[in-house]
Amino acid sequence: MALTATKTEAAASPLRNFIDGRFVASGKSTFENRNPATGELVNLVAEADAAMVDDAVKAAQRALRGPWGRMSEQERSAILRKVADGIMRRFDEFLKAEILDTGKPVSLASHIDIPRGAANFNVFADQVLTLSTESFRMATPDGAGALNYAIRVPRGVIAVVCPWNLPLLLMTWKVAPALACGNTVVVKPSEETPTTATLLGEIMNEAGVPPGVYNVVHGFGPGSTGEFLTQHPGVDGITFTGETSTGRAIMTAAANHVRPVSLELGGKNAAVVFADCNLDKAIEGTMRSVFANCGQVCLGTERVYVERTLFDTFVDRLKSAAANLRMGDPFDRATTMGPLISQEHRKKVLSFYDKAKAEGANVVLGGAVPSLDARFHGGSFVQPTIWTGLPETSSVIRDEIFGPCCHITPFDSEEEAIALSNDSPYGLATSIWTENLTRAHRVAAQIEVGITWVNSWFLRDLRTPFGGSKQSGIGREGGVHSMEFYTELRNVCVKL
Ligand SMILES: NC(=O)C1=CN([C@@H]2O[C@H](COP(=O)(O)OP(=O)(O)OC[C@H]3O[C@@H](n4cnc5c(N)ncnc54)[C@H](O)[C@@H]3O)[C@@H](O)[C@H]2O)C=CC1
Ligand SMILES: O=C(O)/C=C/C=C(\O)C(=O)O
Repeated sequence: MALTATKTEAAASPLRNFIDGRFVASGKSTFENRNPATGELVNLVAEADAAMVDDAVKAAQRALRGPWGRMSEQERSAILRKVADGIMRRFDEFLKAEILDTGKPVSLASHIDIPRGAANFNVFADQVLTLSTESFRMATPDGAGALNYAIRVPRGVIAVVCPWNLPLLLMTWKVAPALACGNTVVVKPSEETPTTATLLGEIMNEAGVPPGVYNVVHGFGPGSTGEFLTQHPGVDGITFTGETSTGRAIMTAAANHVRPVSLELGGKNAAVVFADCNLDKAIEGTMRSVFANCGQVCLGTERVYVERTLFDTFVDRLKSAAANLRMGDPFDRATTMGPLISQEHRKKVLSFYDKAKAEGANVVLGGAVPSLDARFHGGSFVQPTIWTGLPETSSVIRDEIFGPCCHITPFDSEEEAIALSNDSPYGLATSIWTENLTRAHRVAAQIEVGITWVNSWFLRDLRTPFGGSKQSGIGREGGVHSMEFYTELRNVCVKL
């Protein structure tokens, strides 16, 4: 597979919006999508203006009244399975597009991103067929009684606003259940990663998804496509994954027309490593949770708390493992860490690397830009980085960095480990490493997060509730919880 888009591919741009089953360019400007590994142009992207966003929302509204709105769950489920098959059939195209947009290593994208894109459709194609509602028989004064039963209806047009870290995975995580429930969607992919959402438009057409059911509009956030979409009065619900401050802006937009929101936001996740853990497994899991996707996973670990008796050994072992990460060509199967998403994000991460030094951190590993060969000089690589020795008030321990780095702090008791983990405005995920399962259950119940893993990380059963506590989000997605968000319950009371 090629490292860059070919000249022909880049010239085939601009990447178009997908509205009402057709690819449409915009009357407005285009913006550049660059390969984070090299800085080279991947494609130009047609930015949707307010009128195009309006077209997309209106197409989605019309589609609700068309064949899609009349289909049975079985018919929709069968179509979603074809979408999943379509992604798998064109696996290599999705893989290449995702790698060019994100710079993530082929080993990761081929193992996680693209298969999960397809799995999301299969899981919700199943889920919709087993969805139940409640019913209550009630007494009435005449003795005949009445029967209440609930029915589920689609919410309508769902705005799906996506981040750049797991573009296809996170977009389909929302689109699949929304469509399974009979909604239509307008997707706003991140401006950094526009390609796979667009390619999915082709799959939707091939699978027989009616025009207007799946729409994609490209652009930025404030003052651009994201804001036009989330402010649009024709949108009936908004689902978003991304930064907490953006979540606040989206909630405000949703309040304008009183629409429900599902928000999956930032994190500052802790790992808690007890001295009785299986050290090999704890190191392997912590390596993934800190460095996978170059640390750009909302579930990733940026704070590691290690029981003092194990502290020095753990720090040494993590350092040795991280020093072996191999940066470079994302298309090379031997590459284990890619670049950050952009130069702008690299500036942000490097500013934290500088802050850590200024605050007096012991830099165990990294802390700078790696020297790679000339092909990657335009890329956004940073070194995997480990710190110790900072107080808990330090900004690198408080703020979400979203880079390949962590701070390791020793603790002396279970109570202290729990208190340290919970001392954060965020509450997304944690991982606990111990061979004492009684302790694991006890600690898990006290950690204030939406998702706790014991002796694992990112082990995902797509039926389970997924989402954050505190400032890490509102609502849960996954399994029946997605179906709750993407449907409205209506009660019917029948007097017998
Ligand atoms: N999953 C997560 O928790 C993620 C967290 N981040 C964090 O967020 C930081 C910024 O990354 P961004 O991509 O800029 O995240 P972001 O939250 O600003 O953007 C995510 C999506 O929201 C859109 N958006 C931004 N402002 C909007 C608005 N006012 N109204 C409607 N849509 C809007 C963007 O265009 C993009 O599609 C990163 O440095 C990282 O720390 C980024 C990506 C994912
Ligand atoms: O749904 C998943 O398995 C993964 C979710 C990851 C994020 O939400 C993220 O990194 O933003």
